Amino acid sequence: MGLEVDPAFFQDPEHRPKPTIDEAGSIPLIDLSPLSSVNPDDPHAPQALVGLLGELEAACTDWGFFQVVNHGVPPHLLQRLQAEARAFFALPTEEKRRVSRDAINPLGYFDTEHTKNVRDWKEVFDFMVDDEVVIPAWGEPGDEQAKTWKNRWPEYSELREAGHEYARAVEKLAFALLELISLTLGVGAKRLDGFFHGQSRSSFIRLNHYPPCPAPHLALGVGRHKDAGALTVLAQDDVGGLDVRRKSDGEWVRVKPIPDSYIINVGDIIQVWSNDKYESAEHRVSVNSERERFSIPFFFNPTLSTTVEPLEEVVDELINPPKYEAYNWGVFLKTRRNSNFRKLAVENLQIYHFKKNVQE
Ligand SMILES: O=C(O)CCC(=O)C(=O)O
Ligand SMILES: [Fe+2]
Repeated sequence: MGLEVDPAFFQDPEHRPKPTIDEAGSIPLIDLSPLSSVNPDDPHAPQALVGLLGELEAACTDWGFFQVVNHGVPPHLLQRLQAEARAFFALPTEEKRRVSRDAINPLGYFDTEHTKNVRDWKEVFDFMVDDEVVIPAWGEPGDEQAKTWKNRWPEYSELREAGHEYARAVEKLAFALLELISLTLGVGAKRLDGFFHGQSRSSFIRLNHYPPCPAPHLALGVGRHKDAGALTVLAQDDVGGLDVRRKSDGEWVRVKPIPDSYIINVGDIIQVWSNDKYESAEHRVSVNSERERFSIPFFFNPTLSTTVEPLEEVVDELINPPKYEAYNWGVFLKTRRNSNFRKLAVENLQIYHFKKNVQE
């Protein structure tokens, strides 16, 4: 088994998934129903939400990952996008390649992504929340002019409408979570909202399709990685395969599919804003030989002009000095996206490249 699979998909032995991965002791489950009964603009809201905030703070500290139910995203919007995603990936490869990502515009279809230089067993379709996004010039040689990234939609389908409608609904949930997480950091609920509004918004949605894999012990659907943005709001189907690295002991645990739930994870940007109070957790996707799997992450990202740095209210020069240098999110994302396009001899840009040399 596995001989028919291109070795470009093979993980190094230490990164291959074990035949069975525990679902017990996995990520916390949080009920968001208090959100619908409390008006967040009410000055007494933080008190009414105190139980929920405690659960969120513990989940973000201990795991960087959790599942939510009673989240308020209308299920039919996700179901519609899931149906469109299935229909798209069922098209002949030549059709899908008509909307392929290329070196200039990283949006659309892609089936040769590498994570840490090993090929992922998946195909994806990416679109931004806005159909056109201006990417400012960075001023480096070869990058003197602004570019536009454009969503590429297949002509025949309702994917565009379903995608935008879903994006609006899931973004509301992302803002609600951002506001709650801000409260747990001891800053105002709206402290971070401004980073997500305005020109060049960069949140995007990825449709993931993991076909059955004849060598699930050698390959991964997505290799181990951390998400670079602020928050990820992920819908998975009932197949399962998302593995999260448990902070307490470094073991991989499988996230159990729960109907009508979302999986939320803190990305690198919240790690930096919180000055490492919350850490972006490593995760990966295992595949199986019997069933295909679909998932839809919403990557909630600030605008491209955002300077990311530890929040001044969180740091303290004496007891909690800033652990990161400021960096520009647009430059970071563009560098990442360009390098994702091809297999690299060197490692991708990571937040620890901005880590300051401070004593813990
Ligand atoms: O498919 C999944 O469950 C997770 C995918 C993922 O981690 C990603 O696309 O960044
Ligand atoms: Fe991820």
